[in-house]
Amino acid sequence: MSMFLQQCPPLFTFPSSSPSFSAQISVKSTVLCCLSPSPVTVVNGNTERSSSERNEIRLGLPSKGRMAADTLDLLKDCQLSVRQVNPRQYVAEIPQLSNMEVWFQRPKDIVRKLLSGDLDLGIVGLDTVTEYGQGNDDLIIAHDALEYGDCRLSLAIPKYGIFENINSLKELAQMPQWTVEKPLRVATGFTYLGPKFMKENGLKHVTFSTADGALEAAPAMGIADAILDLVSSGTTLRENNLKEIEGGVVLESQAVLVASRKSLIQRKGVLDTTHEILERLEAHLRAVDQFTVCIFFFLLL
Ligand SMILES: Nc1ncnc2c1ncn2[C@@H]1O[C@H](COP(=O)(O)OP(=O)(O)OP(=O)(O)O)[C@@H](O)[C@H]1O
Ligand SMILES: O=P(O)(O)OC[C@H]1O[C@H](OP(=O)(O)OP(=O)(O)O)[C@H](O)[C@@H]1O
Repeated sequence: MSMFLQQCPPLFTFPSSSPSFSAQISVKSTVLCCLSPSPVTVVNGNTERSSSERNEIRLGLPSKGRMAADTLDLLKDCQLSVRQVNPRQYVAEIPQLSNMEVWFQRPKDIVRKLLSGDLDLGIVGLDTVTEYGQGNDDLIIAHDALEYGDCRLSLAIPKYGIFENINSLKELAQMPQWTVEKPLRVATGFTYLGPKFMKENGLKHVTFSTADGALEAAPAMGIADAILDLVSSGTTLRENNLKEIEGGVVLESQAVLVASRKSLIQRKGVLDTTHEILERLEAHLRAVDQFTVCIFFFLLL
């Protein structure tokens, strides 16, 4: 079960293997720009009207990238057809769910918009929820195992040089090289989870740099000593002479259904719609699992 569910005391409970919900308040993140003569406030959406003014239930789905096609496939398998009027538009409907509006967004923006109250539900990777949700308990993992998008957020170091005989986080932490003047340099896109993980694991002398991709190049370029990035097959690490280490996995991730706790409690119909989606997901995923077990036994015979 997800860390969010473990943290939150349940108020509402769904039947079957699914989730529990409880109440609280959402936080709108605000960035103040200090260079401008009069400060500019940047909010993550919802500037025109209060989110409580709308009546539709909004579901955010990944607009492109790895998760997009698999998410639509899963919904289709649950007999939920996502109908886009125009492929260039970011809005769609699911006729089987009344009052449902689908919005296609980048995964990190789905999380931001759940927090700002501009979305009620979303499907993204657990890594994205954890990184961009930053522990905000308005985010509830309604289903924590949609069985695609599997990967792990993992620390990796070079196989060569001073790291040749280092195979665990403990050994990495005990290397005498890391000092206040010369800290361990980690390249990552996970600037919330990275520092949190290092602190929790007692690594004191660490600095972080960030980039939007191709992080595996950073050690060979001399920019970083280690990287913290998503790994699935491990091919990219191997091809770049990097290795994972024992104790270096920050998070195991797969696609999840996330809900805004505030929406579940305050917005009419969200709880029922979530329940309906969960029942369809469970029915489909149980059928897939049973099919997989049958195939397994068939292969054993
Ligand atoms: N090998 C992998 N590498 C990266 N992400 C993976 C991998 N396998 C599964 N995923 C999942 O896919 C998601 C990445 O999807 P995608 O590349 O579309 O988005 P993104 O990189 O977060 O978006 P953006 O381009 O806006 O930064 C990850 O958050 C993770 O949940
Ligand atoms: O373990 P693997 O199966 O090799 O997958 C891991 C790689 O995939 C992702 O990068 P992506 O392909 O999204 O490109 P990016 O580096 O530009 O983000 C991730 O950031 C790793 O680099």
